[in-house]
Amino acid sequence: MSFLAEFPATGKFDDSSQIDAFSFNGPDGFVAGRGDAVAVPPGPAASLADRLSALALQPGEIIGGAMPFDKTRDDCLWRAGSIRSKAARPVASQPAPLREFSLLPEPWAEDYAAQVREALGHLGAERPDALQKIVLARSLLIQSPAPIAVNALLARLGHDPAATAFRVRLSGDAEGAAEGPEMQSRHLVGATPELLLRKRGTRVSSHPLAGSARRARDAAEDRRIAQTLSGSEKDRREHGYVVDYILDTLAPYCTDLSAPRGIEVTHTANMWHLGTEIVGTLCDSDLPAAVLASILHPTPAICGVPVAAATQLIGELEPVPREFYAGTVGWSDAAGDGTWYVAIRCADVMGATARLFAGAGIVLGSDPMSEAIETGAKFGALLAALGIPADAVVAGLVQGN
Ligand SMILES: C=C(O[C@H]1C=CC=C(C(=O)O)[C@@H]1O)C(=O)O
Repeated sequence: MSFLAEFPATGKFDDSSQIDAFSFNGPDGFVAGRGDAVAVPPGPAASLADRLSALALQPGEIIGGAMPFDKTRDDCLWRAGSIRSKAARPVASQPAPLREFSLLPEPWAEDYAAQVREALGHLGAERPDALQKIVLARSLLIQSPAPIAVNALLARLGHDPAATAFRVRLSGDAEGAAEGPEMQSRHLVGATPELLLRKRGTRVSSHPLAGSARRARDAAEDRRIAQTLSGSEKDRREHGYVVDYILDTLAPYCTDLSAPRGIEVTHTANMWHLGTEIVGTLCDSDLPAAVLASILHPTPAICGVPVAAATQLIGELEPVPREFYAGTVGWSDAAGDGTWYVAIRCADVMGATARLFAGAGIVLGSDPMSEAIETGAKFGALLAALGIPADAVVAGLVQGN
């Protein structure tokens, strides 16, 4: 596939020489690590608590970055002076020249649907350890003729008020990025709508999403889609696995924990989702938000139930390793407060290449081709931010496009 797409070339928005190690901009305000960040010694989730306490963060310092989907692998965290504001930063919109991109789905929709069919064959067996839910992902490899300007991409992703636009430097440094395209850093960039864990003092919250439908341009049709999603037994079941998992996992750390409003319908610019706000009070306010997030990860919003069986089948069926997609991204300060998000609706960007990821929860009753369309629609936010039509991947799969 090849598209003519808008993208800024150089100048005001191609500010790769001033790249912070990480930044988050959305409903929770703006948080970034200053440019002179230093890497936290990498390691798996199991060693995170020890590595963080060895850092002895000072007031005004934060750690931030990304933990991978596979929590036995090394994370990518930075220690930095913090830049914070309670309100989200306004984002500029930029006119842009046209550029040509090539798009390669990994795998194509039909092959993804075949993988969903195979996963369905593993679901619902009567054994107690049998798979109940699995989230299967695919990716989309985008090649641009020119290096992708990360900050411009981030600014465009910041236009969805329901999502947190984020950027985490995965390798390289600001000096390297300034030297030229071949030296450009690797970044995870996205606009996630899903809060994994927010901690302030003893207060903790989470806002899992699972159960989705693609939005329509026509307002009446859009409302009808939301109502159908809200009443869908399959989607409520798919969602329930996530809520139960989070309640069960956080309960030992909390004196009270509840989901006061139950399941609600929520949306991003492109998607409807089922969401549930979970709130609680921690027994021990000293537990850093990053450690709590690593305990909670991976939830069935991106992995499955039970975790071990789902992780194994994901490894067998998905052709491209997830690495930091479907991990967690966020920050924690010296007091242990912080906010961590589920790393979805994101792309791994390096030089002129971006790999976008999208997954869908599969439970008994899931329809393979609908899940392929859903993953195609979930690429929409990143595609639009790159200047490619948001429905570029679903067009042709859906009647009427
Ligand atoms: C795994 C993704 O979405 C999760 C979050 C919301 C809804 C989901 C779903 O309906 O399948 C997924 O659980 C993704 O966007 O890559």
